[in-house]
Amino acid sequence: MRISLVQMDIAWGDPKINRQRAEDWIRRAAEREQADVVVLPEMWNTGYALDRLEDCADQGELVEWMASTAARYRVHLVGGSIAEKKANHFWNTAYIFDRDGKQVARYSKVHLFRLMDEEKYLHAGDQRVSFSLESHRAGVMICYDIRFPELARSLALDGAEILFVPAEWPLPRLTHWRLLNQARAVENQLYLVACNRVGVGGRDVFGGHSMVVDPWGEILVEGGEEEELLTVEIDLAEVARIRRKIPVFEDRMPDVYRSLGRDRDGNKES
Ligand SMILES: O=C(O)CCC(=O)C(=O)O
Repeated sequence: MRISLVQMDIAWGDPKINRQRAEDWIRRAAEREQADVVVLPEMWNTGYALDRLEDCADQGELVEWMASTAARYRVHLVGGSIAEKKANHFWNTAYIFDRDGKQVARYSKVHLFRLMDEEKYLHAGDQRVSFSLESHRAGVMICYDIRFPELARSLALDGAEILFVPAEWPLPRLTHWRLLNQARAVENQLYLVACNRVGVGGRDVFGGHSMVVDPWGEILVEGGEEEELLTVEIDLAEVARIRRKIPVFEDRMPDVYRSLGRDRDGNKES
């Protein structure tokens, strides 16, 4: 499976420009890189222009455009996430389409990132989402979600062999980004495909370093801090091989993890 990550810059609050940029990258990924799967970053339609969402959040048009673009270029499109307005609220939502342009998943970010005021403007999703990708199972998380091992683990337990992570991860916490992506891949023995943006948005500089990590924790490809298209071929048979070698999923002790902790006085928490 050939995967292309679109490590793009994002124009602040300007979906029209961003859509044109995204299309250019998707075309290149499909035609030049022969990608099977193309991945976009988080909130690629608007960036973090949260105080302008009333003017620029998607109301369905971009979802249709992603569907027709996936079909036109015959790629699976992990359409990063977009800022959207639905049911009178704003959401940070990932959409995924197959090669025929059929929508196969929709995931709204569950963990909103307070350091960037997301909780002031956005509604949080309340469900994890996995989907089928050719004959495999895949999951999706968005940016800050990678700090929550429980979410990645539950997707792995749902059968995910590959996790997609669209992101707008700031440069100052690049060390966390690299560590967390590798940790989620190693502990769950799956491919982690993380697509970050680059450039400046508001007060933040975004770090790039999009990457694909294999189930052994090796970084197969990693971007720099400029715009680029990263393409890599992955072999999903590796997932089963690694899981046979170190049978983490068979060795789990869920009863122990479920047992209650103790409070500060040493009493069992109820
Ligand atoms: O967790 C972090 O440090 C970055 C998270 C973030 O930027 C986001 O979720 O948009």
